[in-house]
Amino acid sequence: MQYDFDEMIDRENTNSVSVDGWRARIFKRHQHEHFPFDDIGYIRMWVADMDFATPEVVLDAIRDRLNKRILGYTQVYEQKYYDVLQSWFQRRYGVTIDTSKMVFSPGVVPALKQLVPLIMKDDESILISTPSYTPFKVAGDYNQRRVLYSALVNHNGYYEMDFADLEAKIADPQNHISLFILCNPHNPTGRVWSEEELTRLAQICVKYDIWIIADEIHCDLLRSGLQHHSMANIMPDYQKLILCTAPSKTFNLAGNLVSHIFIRDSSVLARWKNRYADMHSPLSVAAAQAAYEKGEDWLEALKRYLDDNLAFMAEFVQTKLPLAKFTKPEATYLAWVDLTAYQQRLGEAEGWAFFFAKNAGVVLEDGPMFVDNGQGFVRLNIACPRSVLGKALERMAEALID
Ligand SMILES: Cc1ncc(COP(=O)(O)O)c(C/N=C2\CONC2=O)c1O
Repeated sequence: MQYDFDEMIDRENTNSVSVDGWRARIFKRHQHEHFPFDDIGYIRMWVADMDFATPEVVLDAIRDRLNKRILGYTQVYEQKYYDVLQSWFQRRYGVTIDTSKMVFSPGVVPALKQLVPLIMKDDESILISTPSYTPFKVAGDYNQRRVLYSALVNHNGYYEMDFADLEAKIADPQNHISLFILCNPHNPTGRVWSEEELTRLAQICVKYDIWIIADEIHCDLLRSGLQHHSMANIMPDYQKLILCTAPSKTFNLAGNLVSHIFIRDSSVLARWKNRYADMHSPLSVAAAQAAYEKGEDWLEALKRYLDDNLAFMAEFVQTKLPLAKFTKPEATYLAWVDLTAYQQRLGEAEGWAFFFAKNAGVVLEDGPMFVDNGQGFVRLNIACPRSVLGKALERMAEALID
């Protein structure tokens, strides 16, 4: 089947965070200022949802559910939902999910905030790899837990965990680290961790008896030919493993607010169920099931389109932004680009995000927005029609080079 990822879809007047939320979220104290591109228009490459239509099979499932005309209180009773989920993860990743250990959350980010107090004492700390998706740090801040960082090592665009540093920090009794939040695949560097890397990390966590929350939300969005290794298979019997996944990144369903959290420890699972609501939108349940049941063909076509967008971007950077360093990510639709060599262009601008919004009309996120270890970088969401990507890159090059 053919899918049109080149289609331009108007997201104005849809209460879209991507369209209407960037001034307040990125440029807080500048949000009421006039920006030079206000009359021309911005190209949005910041928050991680896609400018592609949600798969038609998902939209059809929502329409079908609407046609049942009563949208009452909803929980997931039908075994078909669980069967579809089990089939997806078994077929694609060799993971046998235990749906008796599964709870729903409106998002992985709220789940992180809700899990921390269930598994950590007040004086214990969280360890994250940096650069990091900021909500990993927020999950600690929100719960008044210290958050410590272990910097990923950048080997010319290929990031690796520093296991000596990880172990030293976890082993240090002063740190009281009891939780490591793993991003697998990694946002923003795009790494797909190997079995060896994940096994080494698992050995350290087991050795010091700490919790791991494995956030695998990007697991379906790998470059063609690469394989996701789930922590569920690396640590098949570890009770202190919690796995987070969702259809939201994969099928452009971030607004659907359905995520699946797998909690092996029965006491934590019971406390989650006692504390947190388990009602859902009937439309969201229908959408999530249809995505995993009928969305695979669309996903494989999406992956090919994203592969080609990244190849296009790599070619552009090599020829028109020669001082930039860009390595195609192994996963996600997020391009992590080192612009350090253009630093002198920044002048008075307050970082690259401000510079490109003002001088290129491109809304992106920059390194300091990823907790630490990201200075000089920008992150571009390239899940958009190729014509839009090309226009954004042209504007950025013009702002940098002119
Ligand atoms: C690693 C990771 N976990 C969780 C989420 C969000 O999960 P949710 O709460 O939506 O279920 C994201 C989305 N990443 C985003 C969203 O916008 N910018 C990003 O980098 C993510 O990258």
